[in-house]
Amino acid sequence: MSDIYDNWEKLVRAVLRKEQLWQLFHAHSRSPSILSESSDASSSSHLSSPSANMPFDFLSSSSYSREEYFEVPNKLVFTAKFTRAFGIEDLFKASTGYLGKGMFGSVYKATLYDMIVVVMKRLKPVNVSEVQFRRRMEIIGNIRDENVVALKGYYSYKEEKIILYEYYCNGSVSQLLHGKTGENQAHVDWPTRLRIAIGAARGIAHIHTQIGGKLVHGNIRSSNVFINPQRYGCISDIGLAAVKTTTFTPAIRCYAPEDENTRNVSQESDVYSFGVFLLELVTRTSPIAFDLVKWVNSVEYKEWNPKVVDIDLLKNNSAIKEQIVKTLEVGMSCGAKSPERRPKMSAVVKMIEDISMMNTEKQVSTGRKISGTLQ
Ligand SMILES: Nc1ncnc2c1ncn2[C@@H]1O[C@H](COP(=O)(O)OP(=O)(O)OP(=O)(O)O)[C@@H](O)[C@H]1O
Repeated sequence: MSDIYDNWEKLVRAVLRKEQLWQLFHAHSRSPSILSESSDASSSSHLSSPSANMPFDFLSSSSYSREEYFEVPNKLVFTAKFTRAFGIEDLFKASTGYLGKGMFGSVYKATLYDMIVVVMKRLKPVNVSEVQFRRRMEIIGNIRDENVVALKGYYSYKEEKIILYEYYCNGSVSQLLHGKTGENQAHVDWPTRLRIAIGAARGIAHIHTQIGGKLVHGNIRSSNVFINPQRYGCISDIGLAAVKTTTFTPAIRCYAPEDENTRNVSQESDVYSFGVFLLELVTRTSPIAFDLVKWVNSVEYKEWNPKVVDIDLLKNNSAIKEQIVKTLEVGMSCGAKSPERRPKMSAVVKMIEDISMMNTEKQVSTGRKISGTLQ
């Protein structure tokens, strides 16, 4: 009898906990990451992984004991506007799917209680002190902008650093542009690309206003741009370049020439990388192992030149040609060799918004709050 009672009590506790979590997240989170995406996720092409739906075994790849992970208080910190709705134990029990590995660490999608979805980035060892790391996370965590992927929280204990981000079920712009080839390649029309560019530019410009106008992104590339629910670009991975010195990967040609050996990132170098991103959007050519600035510079890009424009865009009506030419021009001005000659990010936003207002059959609205769907 007491067994039945115990089981019943456990069940009630579990249901209450689930209900509590649902309410907490529903009340405090903004779309798109949590709650609703667990169902989308199953249909998302970039999420297949042999490790999907299994809790990730942190302990087996760490030098810390279970007690160390769970018993020291305040290691899992939620950022300003994000409610503390789960603990580190819940996170460790969550089912995880491996999303990929970047310069700063490995990334997993974690699903807690079948309804809360977050992205966990497990960082490689950082090069800053604990205090500096926490301060940096607080700064990034305080950024709230529809064009910036929100940092929800972080876990920090000695060498172990895990960052929690909003989850974007449609994958990155890099995956959208280059994920599939041939007949399976995604059709990405011009208004969509312009919205991605406008959103990413706004996000970076916003980042550049933080900490007295000194915050730098440091790693702008299409794999760090996602698409928000309004279908605008949304920038991720802010400020990680400041906590982790990476060996520069010369194979990726999206960093400013002055950064090549030092990775001394600056707002000017962010502008350069954004310029490369614009060129990538127009040409649909990846900057991995290919210098887009050099290539576009080698052709007559100030006139309509189908040689450098993605074939998918050539199918469009002729009215967008001028917008495409102007976008290439903005990309090239951002890609100026000398940092002083590059425009400020706020000016770049204005330039792209002006382009989107040019008279075409399909104008892209530039309102800050856009509720419509893809045109
Ligand atoms: N917030 C997110 N939502 C959905 N997928 C994500 C999110 N953040 C990262 N990913 C995915 O996880 C994988 C690894 O991302 P990560 O940012 O570590 O690497 P990267 O962008 O390829 O390289 P880099 O280290 O230069 O940023 C990528 O496939 C990326 O699309």
